[in-house]
Amino acid sequence: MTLTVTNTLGRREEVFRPWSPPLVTMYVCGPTVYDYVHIGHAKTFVAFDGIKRYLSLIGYSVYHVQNITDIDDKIIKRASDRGVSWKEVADSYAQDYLESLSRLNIRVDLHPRVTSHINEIIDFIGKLIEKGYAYVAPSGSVYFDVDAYPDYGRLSGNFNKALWDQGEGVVSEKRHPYDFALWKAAKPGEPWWESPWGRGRPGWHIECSVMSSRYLGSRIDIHGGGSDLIFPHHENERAQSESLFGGPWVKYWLHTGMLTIRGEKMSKSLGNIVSLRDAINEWGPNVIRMWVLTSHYRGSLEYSEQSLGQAKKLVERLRDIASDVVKRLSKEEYVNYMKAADVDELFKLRSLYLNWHAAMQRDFNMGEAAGSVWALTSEYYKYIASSESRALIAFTYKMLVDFNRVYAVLDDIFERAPMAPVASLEDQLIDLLVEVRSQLRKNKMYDLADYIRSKLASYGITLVDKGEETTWKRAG
Ligand SMILES: Nc1ncnc2c1ncn2[C@@H]1O[C@H](COP(=O)(O)OP(=O)(O)OP(=O)(O)O)[C@@H](O)[C@H]1O
Ligand SMILES: [Zn+2]
Repeated sequence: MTLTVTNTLGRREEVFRPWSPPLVTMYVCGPTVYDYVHIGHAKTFVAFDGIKRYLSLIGYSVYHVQNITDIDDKIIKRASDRGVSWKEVADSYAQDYLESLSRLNIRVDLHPRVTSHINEIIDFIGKLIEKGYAYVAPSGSVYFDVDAYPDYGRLSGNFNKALWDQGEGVVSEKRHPYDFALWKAAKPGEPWWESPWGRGRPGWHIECSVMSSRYLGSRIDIHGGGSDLIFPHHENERAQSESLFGGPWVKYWLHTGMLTIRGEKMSKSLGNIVSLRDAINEWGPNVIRMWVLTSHYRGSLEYSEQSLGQAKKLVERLRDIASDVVKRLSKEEYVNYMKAADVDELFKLRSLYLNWHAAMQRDFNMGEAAGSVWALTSEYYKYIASSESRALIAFTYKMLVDFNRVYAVLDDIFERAPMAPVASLEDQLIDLLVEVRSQLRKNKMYDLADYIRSKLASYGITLVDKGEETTWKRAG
C-alpha cells in the first residue's frame, strides 16, 4: 500500500515521501491564548493527532511541534479590558489549552511559546532585511516586501494582488498595501522588547517560521493547521521561510476543514463557541476524539448532538468488545482449532482490516475507515462473541489494538489487561468474588452480596446479572 496525501500546495494528491524517513517532522499552528479552547480547535488538534498516530502505526517516527501564540493584539486587548497583564491572560489560557490536550490524549512533543523566542525572531527578521526581503519603516516597524518573493500566492492559489489585503489596515509607511508586519513598533502602553529597530513586538506570521525552523530545521515534512490559516498566515510563513532559506521549505501542507455550528465557523471572534471543557464534561474525551476521527480531516464538521451520539455509540461498542476480548483471552477454556465457519469469519475480519488501512492510506480518509470499525463491531456481536476460537478472538484483539493506536479510546483497557495466556491475579480475584457473591445470593444473604457488588463498583467493576449467571466488566 502507498500512502498519499492531499497537498494544499498544488492542490493534488501526492505520494507521501518525507525528507528523511522514517523521521517525519510536523509543525501545527497552535492557538492564540486569549480565551478558552473550543471544540473547533479540538477538531484541528485531534485530526493532526490522528494523522501522527497513523504515521507511527505504519512505521514512521513523528516529531510534532505545536506552538502557543502568547503575545498578540487580541491578548493585549483582552488584558486591557480586564485590567490585568497580558501575561496573566496568556498564562491562564495556555494552561487551559495544555490541560485540554492532555484530557484529549493528545501528545505533542514540544509547545514553543513566542515570547521565549524573541531573540531568534529578531535574528530571523535581521537576516530578511540583509537579504533585501524586508524593510524598516520610519515608525520602527519592519515589513516583509511581498513583491520581493515571486512565488507569493501559490499556496492559497490567490494571485490577484488586489485580494492580498492582510487585514492589517493600509498603513502609509508600507511600500505596498499588501506588505505585512514582521515587527510592530510599540504603541504607548503596549508590551515591548528591545530590538535593533527600537522597542516593539513580533508580528504573528514570523513566529511560526522561526519556531518551526528552530526545532525542525529548514525543511519540514508536514505543516498543518486549519484551512482558515491558508491565507494570509501560511502564505506569509512560506514567503518568509523560503526567502530566508532560499529553497523549498514545507513538503506537504495539510489543512483541516472547519468545525461549524449552525453552518457558521466556530470562532472566538464570532462568539459562537462551545468550550472544549464543557464538551468534555458532557460527552467525555473519548467521544470527542471518536467524533473527529470518524470524519475526514479536510471536510467540515457540523456540531450536532446526533453525530456526537453516533460517536458515543461507537466508543461504547468498542470498549465493551475490548473488555470482553481481553477477558476471554485471559481464560484457558477457548479451544485452539478453528471450525470452517471461524476461518470464513477470519477472512471477513482480514478484509475489514485491509479496507481500514486502504482508506487511511488515501489521504487519511477516516470517514471511510470508520466503516470498517463499525463493521468489526457488528461481526463481533453477530458471530465472534459466541465463537470458541482463540485465533479469532486473538485477531479481533490485534485489530482493536491497531485501530486504537489511532483512536486512542481503549488505552486503559489494554494497559490493564494485555493479552495473556492466563488471567491476571486481579481478574482471578474478581472472578472469585463474583462466585462467592453468587453463592451468597443462592443462600439469600443479599446484604453481603450487595456489599460485594457495591465495593466492586467503587473499583470500577460492574456486575451484570443474567438469571443465575453473573458476568463482570470494567467501567469505561
Ligand atoms: N472552527 C474551527 N474548526 C477547525 N479548526 C479551527 C477552528 N477555529 C480555529 N481552528 C484552528 O485551531 C488552531 C488555533 O487557532 P487560533 O487560536 O489561531 O484560532 P483563531 O482562528 O484565532 O480562533 P478564533 O477564530 O476562534 O478567534 C488553528 O490551526 C486554527 O486553524
Ligand atoms: Zn502558524
